Amino acid sequence: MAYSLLVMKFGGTNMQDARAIRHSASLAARSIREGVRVVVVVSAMAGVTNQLLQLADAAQTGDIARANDEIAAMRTRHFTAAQELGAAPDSPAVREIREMHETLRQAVYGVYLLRELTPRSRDLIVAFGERLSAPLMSLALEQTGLRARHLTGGEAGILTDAHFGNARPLSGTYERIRDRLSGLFAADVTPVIAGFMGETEQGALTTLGRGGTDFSATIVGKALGADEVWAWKDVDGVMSADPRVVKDAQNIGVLSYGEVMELAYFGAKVLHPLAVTPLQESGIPLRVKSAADPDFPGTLVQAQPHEEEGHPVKAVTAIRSVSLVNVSGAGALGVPEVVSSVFAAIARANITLLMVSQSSSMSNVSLAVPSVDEGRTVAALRAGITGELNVEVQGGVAVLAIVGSGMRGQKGVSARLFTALAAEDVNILMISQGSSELNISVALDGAQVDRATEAVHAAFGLGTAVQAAD
Ligand SMILES: Nc1ncnc2c1ncn2[C@@H]1O[C@H](COP(=O)(O)OP(=O)(O)O)[C@@H](O)[C@H]1O
Ligand SMILES: N[C@@H](CC(=O)OP(=O)(O)O)C(=O)O
Repeated sequence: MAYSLLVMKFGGTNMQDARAIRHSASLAARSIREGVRVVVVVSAMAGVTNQLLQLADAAQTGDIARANDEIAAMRTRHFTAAQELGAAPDSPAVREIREMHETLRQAVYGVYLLRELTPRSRDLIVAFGERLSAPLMSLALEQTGLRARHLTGGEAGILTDAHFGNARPLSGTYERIRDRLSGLFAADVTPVIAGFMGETEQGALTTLGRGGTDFSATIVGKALGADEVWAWKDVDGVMSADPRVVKDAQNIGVLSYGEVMELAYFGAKVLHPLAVTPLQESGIPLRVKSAADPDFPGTLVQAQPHEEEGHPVKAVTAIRSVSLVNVSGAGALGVPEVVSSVFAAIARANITLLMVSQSSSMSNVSLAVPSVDEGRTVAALRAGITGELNVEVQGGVAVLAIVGSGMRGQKGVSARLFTALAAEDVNILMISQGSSELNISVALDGAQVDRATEAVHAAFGLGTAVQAAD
């Protein structure tokens, strides 16, 4: 297909050092030279986002020496990359990188003085990863002879609500992005957008949640009516399981938006769970592509599911570090107001519910929540529920899910799942099947999750399922 406009997203691994950045730039340059307009969206260098989160925590607890050491190490890493990409020590790019590290240092010092790390200051600090890698990508593109200009998410027009740490785009963002980028295209300049972030109407920096650069790219893709959004990764595409867990995991040629969202929601780190949502209305496809093998078609994510006979299940995935919170009390939960107070308490505390099940006797509701939210869940329930209820917690759990639209109406899928788990002696703690029939999920002991994933992958023959994308 001849493309006229592509949005290309490069992840942390594709930005991890000068060599990787140069290669990523060459992938964008290849399309630009073929006459395609390309918008580049970049993540932080691999590991930098975690480092920023850790150094912000260190400052909050009073360990400013450790925070400053980390900033110094990070500065060396960015300077080295800039130098290897041909920037002179007194060049504007190096000056800009130096100034950004200085602003970062001041923001972190503020956290240390106040011993307070609000979601808003955490966002400001953590977004420096992407803000620092964008000038490196501009340098690499310029080295190939192209003109490039880097922008923060806010400068590129990404406007969000004020939900710091998990912000969502506002409807006005799309027109704003078009306005902000049109001048660059007219001047033949390739925009390089720092992913993962936006800004509120008041100009405060927000982030879109971990893995949010995929989301930035699709927001820009929708705004510009791109032909496709390409997410370049260190894997062949979306695989039938996490390749770090299942050695014979296979690339999936085609997935629907719904399937990929389900996979991402249930722990497949390969894409942000909301990444495809901006594309759904306009039907713009997303392609997950391998930077190591650019001619391989990767995974095409589109509106329509691609159903192959014999392969009702396309992938198996897992969320680790889950806790089960069991709310019980004879009779009490049969009363609708009590059940509603349980969910209202969870909603008020803004806790993600991974699974829910209610016993048919109505004396028990089990909730699966991320373990990091375990304490908050119990506190929210104790403060918010009416009636005499017991709240018990079981940590160290994982949720395993099988995903595929082909499951719809296919008999025997759950039987096969449960047989595979029983054969591995895995005890199932909770079961749920969405009415959309895109997934079946089970909670199990976290220590057994890798073994269970491999067994389920083998039971559905996923190690041999190969489909080619168009
Ligand atoms: N089903 C899956 N398919 C592909 N990769 C997966 C899957 N599940 C988990 N992963 C992991 O996701 C990683 C890619 O995601 P991530 O590192 O966030 O990408 P990037 O930083 O390049 O955007 C892979 O290295 C892989 O280990
Ligand atoms: N750097 C951010 C955003 C992101 O999308 O990164 P990556 O593309 O490397 O997953 C994070 O680690 O969450």
